[in-house]
Formats: sequence, structure tokens, C-alpha cells
Amino acid sequence: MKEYWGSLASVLGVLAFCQSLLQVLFPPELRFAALKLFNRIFNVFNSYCYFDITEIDGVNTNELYNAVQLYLSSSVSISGSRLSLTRALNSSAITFGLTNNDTLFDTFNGVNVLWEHIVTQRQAQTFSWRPMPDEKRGFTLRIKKKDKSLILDSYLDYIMEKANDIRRKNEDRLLYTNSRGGSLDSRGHPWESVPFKHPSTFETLAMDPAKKGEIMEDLKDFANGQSFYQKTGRAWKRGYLLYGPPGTGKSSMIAAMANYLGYDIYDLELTEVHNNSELRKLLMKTSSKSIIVIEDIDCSINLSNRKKGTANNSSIGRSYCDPEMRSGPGVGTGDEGGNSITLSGLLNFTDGLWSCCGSERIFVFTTNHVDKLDPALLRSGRMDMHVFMNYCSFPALKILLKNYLGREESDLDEGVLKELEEVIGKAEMTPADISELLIKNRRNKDKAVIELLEALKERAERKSKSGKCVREKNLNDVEEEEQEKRALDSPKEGCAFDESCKKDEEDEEKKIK
Ligand SMILES: Nc1ncnc2c1ncn2[C@@H]1O[C@H](COP(=O)(O)OP(=O)(O)OP(=O)(O)O)[C@@H](O)[C@H]1O
Ligand SMILES: [Mg+2]
Repeated sequence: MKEYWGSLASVLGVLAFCQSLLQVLFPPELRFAALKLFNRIFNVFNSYCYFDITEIDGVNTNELYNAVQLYLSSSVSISGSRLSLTRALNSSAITFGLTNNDTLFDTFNGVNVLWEHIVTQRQAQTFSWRPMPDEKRGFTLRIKKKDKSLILDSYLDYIMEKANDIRRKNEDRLLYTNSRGGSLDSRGHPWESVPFKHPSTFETLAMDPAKKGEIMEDLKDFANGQSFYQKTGRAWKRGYLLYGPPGTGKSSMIAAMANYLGYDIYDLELTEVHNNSELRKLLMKTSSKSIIVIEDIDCSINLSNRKKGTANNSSIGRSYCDPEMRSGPGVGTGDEGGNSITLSGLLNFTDGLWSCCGSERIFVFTTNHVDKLDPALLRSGRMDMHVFMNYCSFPALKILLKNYLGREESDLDEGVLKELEEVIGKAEMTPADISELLIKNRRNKDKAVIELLEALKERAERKSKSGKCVREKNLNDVEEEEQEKRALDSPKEGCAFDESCKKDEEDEEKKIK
């Protein structure tokens, strides 16, 4: 300690000597130039270089300052003893930060750097167009001169990327919709947003675990696949088609995807889009790391014919939810008149050149009737993964029992479990139906399981009866068809129809005579 104070005193002494020397040797007008010169000499012998990143750059907020703050917050959260805490707008997470004049070492690519957070009082307010904070905040980065060229650019890029990740993780996800029918908001934005708080996750999603695992892996590969997509020359996007009966979890799956990847959702209401160019504009205004969803695509518009003009044909692609009735006049008339969207417009939206403005986007289409979709929409590369959301299976049922009743497989009676396994495949009940039953009786868990078993049995019985009727009807139809065939093959054998025809012909001849 003594040595420390001793060396500090000698440094101060040297400084004082230099200052008085400066005053004696240089007249006041040369003093500033001399100081600059000393500074240069000092810099030549100093092995470090320093970079100041101030919070406000002129009058604008410096994005790099916010990024550094967020980036460092991920390092200080564990190690620091005195930290500043902040919670940003639209965020439910708290971030840690360095307090005033605190320092922190960081390592990047094996190089050590030092960060210092410097906070000083702002001098008396100078004139400014906007109010300035009382404090001047900034970070100073200290790097060894020899390492500067080695890491500076890549280190700052890395910090920006990391900060974006942290921000996305902390911020609440947003759900966007274009339901205003093409009108723009005050900022010229065609999308409206609300915080997205859907609680569905892959843990709560009841489906075959192997299939679920496959989808989760595919999503992770996609999200981490920037270099792969770059290397293979593909646009960084992926398409999923979710199809299956109502209530099997297609929308829940979309929410689970968004929560899993931390992406925003753009719920595109096609019936509110008037033409292909509006569709393109909507696409251009979506951000990367997002899921663009078109639900019930078979009902949205008439998408069954790619050829311009022919989509107007009334006989093509009419589903039970008639597109013309759903989307009003003008649907499916091609680009002419600029008052409609076509299948080719939608295909360009998902797969054409426009689809890659921005990156890291997932397209999800859902439908209850996959057979009604145009094959062009289904070809691989466009919809990369087709996911069939089926009626509740036994593995899916186990997930529902665990989530809704807290009952694991081991908690259930073996006999009941076996019966459930036998009957679930025959009952063809959706996870939505089953979860309703479980919610109803969730206070009495044993009763819930028994009632579920009864409902499944009843449903299976009804199914087998209606199946029998259909089979019998089909058999009758086949028999009838065969009879007709026989009649056509051997008209000479004669039937009532042939006899009456002959008689009619004879009568006709008589009349003519
Ligand atoms: N696979 C599932 N796992 C967990 N819950 C499910 C599942 N499927 C349906 N549900 C429950 O049923 C409700 C309806 O499901 P969802 O809206 O996801 O079905 P959908 O397939 O999108 O139906 P639709 O085709 O009518 O749009 C959900 O709120 C959820 O609680
Ligand atoms: Mg749905």
C-alpha cells in the first residue's frame, strides 16, 4: 500500500512539474498546440486505443450504445455486485446493466477488451430541438492497438447481433393483422399489431411426440441455418402446410412455433387484400424473424386456377365456403382492373423474387381440405413440410391428461389405460373435444377420466355403426353398379326398360305411317 501511494505521489509530482514547465516555456497562444503535441507523443507510447460510444450522437439516439448496454447486460447479470436494472417498453423482462463508471472485461476471439461505463453531468443546457437528459452517458471500449484491426468490426457486428437476440427474447411478441382492408395507419403501415400472449407451446401441444420432435428440429435448423441458406443460394424462408379436421390444433401449433422461435406473427387476412400489388406491399412491410400465416386458405379466395382470367370461372374450386361469397365481387379476376388477387400472385408472394425481401421468414398455411388446394401450392420448395394434424392419438391423449389433470401414465389405473388405448383410435375425437371434456371435470380428476372413457366408447360405437351403414350402402351401390353393367353388356337378355323402348319405337313408326 505504501508503495502504491509513493508511486502515485511521484506521478502527480511529474504532472505538476510538466504543467508549470508548459506555462513557463509556452506563451498562452501556443499552449493548446503544445498540449496536442504531448498528447500525440503519449499516444505513440500507449499500447491501447479507446473508442467512445455515447448515448446520444448529436441529436439522435446512438443505436450502438443501446446494443452495447444490452450485450453487456447478458455478461453482468451473474457476476456484478452493483447493477442497474431496466425494463423496456413492450417487454416483460428485466435487464441488468453496469452502474456509473463501472468496468467490465470481455473476451472475443481470444482477445481481451475492457468496457467502461462513463456517466457525467451535462453542462448547462445548450439550445436543442429536443430535451436532453441531465446526464451524459457513454461506454468506452479499450482494445490493445495490435488487436484493433483483428476484432473491431467483427466484434461490433457480434454485439449488434447478440443485442438483437436479447431484445427479441425480452420483448413481447407481436401479432399483426391487415384487417383494416388495405388502409394505412398514421405511420403509413398496413399492419396493425397487438401483443401476442398465446400460451400454446410445444409442451402443451398434444400430438405424436416423434412428429412433434421432427417439427421442432426442422424449426431450429431453419432458425440456425443462415450460412446453409447462403451457401446453397436459397432464400432464407420455409413453408409449412398444416392440414386436418377442425379442432386438431393447427392454430395452436402456429402459436407454439412463434413462442418456440421467438418470432412475431403476421396473420394475413386474404379477403381484405384487394390485388396482387397490395399483397406485395404487405409482404415488404413484414419484418424478418416472423411467421406469415394464412388460415383456412381453401376458404380465403379462389385459388384453384393459375391462369389469368380463368379463375373467374364459376365452376372452378368452389368450396363449401364459397370464395365469392366470402370475399365479395372481383375475386379471382386476375390483375386486370387491379381489383383482385390470384393464385399466381400468392405464389409469387411465397416463392417468387418478392418473397425474399427480408429474410428468416416462415410461411404457414392451414386448411381443413387439403384436396381442394391447387397442386402448385403444394409442390415442395413452396410448402416444404406438410403436417397432418389428425384426431387425438393415444400419445397425444397422454399429453392432454398430463396437462389438464396432472395425471401421468403411471398415475392411471392399468385397466383404464388399456381401454383408453383401445378406444381412442376408433373414436376419432379431436384434441379440442377431449380438452373440453377434461376442463369440464377438472376438479374431480377420477371422474374426468371415467367420463372421458365413456364418451370415447360411445363415440367409437357410433362411428362403427355409421361405418357399417356406409359399408352396406357401398356394397349395395357396387351390386347396383354391377347389375347395370350386366344389363348394358347383354341388352338382348331384355329388361323392362328395353321392352318399353321397343314399344315406343313401334308406336312412333305407326304414327309416321
Ligand atoms: N393438438 C392439440 N393440443 C392441445 N390442445 C389442442 C390441440 N388441438 C386443439 N386443442 C385445443 O382446442 C382448441 C382449438 O384448437 P385450434 O384452434 O388450434 O384448432 P384448429 O385445428 O386450428 O381448428 P380450425 O381448423 O377450426 O381452425 C385450442 O384452444 C386448444 O385448447
Ligand atoms: Mg385454426
